[in-house]
Amino acid sequence: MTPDPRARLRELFLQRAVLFGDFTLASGKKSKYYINSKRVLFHAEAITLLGELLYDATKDLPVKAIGGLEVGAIPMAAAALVAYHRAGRPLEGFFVRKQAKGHGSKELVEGQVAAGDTVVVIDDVLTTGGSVVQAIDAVTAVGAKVARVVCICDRLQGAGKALAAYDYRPLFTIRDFGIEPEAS
Ligand SMILES: O=P(O)(O)OC[C@H]1O[C@H](OP(=O)(O)OP(=O)(O)O)[C@H](O)[C@@H]1O
Ligand SMILES: O=C(O)c1cc(=O)[nH]c(=O)[nH]1
Repeated sequence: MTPDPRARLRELFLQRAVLFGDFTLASGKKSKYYINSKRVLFHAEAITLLGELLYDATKDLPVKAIGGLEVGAIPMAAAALVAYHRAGRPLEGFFVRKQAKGHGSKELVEGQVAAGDTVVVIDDVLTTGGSVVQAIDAVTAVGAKVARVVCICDRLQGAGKALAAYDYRPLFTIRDFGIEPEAS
């Protein structure tokens, strides 16, 4: 067991994922920094630590399923599923497609989420919160109840306000990576 999983995960983000340059974000905003979480989500130690942290951040809830918008939420949900299983607790995983497929069963929400289920919605990096709200809307439309929203890093550019109605818990904010937030 890693003595301080959060501290070690922070170190891995700093080593692998925090980039500086000129970037365009999902919202269309421009930024001088970018957290490429995929460089951490596909790292064996990091994804294991993240699973433990997601378990700790949600274990108090009667959670039935965990997931969020593709792509970032997919490995995150898988990590949480492994951590829950190791802890002897059942959990379903799901992900929300940005667009439903035009073939197959044409689901927007993939996985097992049903009306009345208590779910946790996750995402990797939040800027405006628009993407996570898209995932919340999709599972709410199925009839699930969103008990908590957890992200890895909040860039502090509006997501907190967009999620004011939810129990929202970022594992880190951009300041934990030594960066002052840009204007929202
Ligand atoms: O809070 P917002 O302003 O909505 O921005 C954050 C979103 O942007 C990124 O996803 P991106 O669209 O780059 O997709 P990907 O996960 O498919 O790479 C990130 O994974 C969040 O989902
Ligand atoms: O807003 C985004 O699109 C965004 C910002 C960021 O730092 N990292 C990321 O994956 N997406």
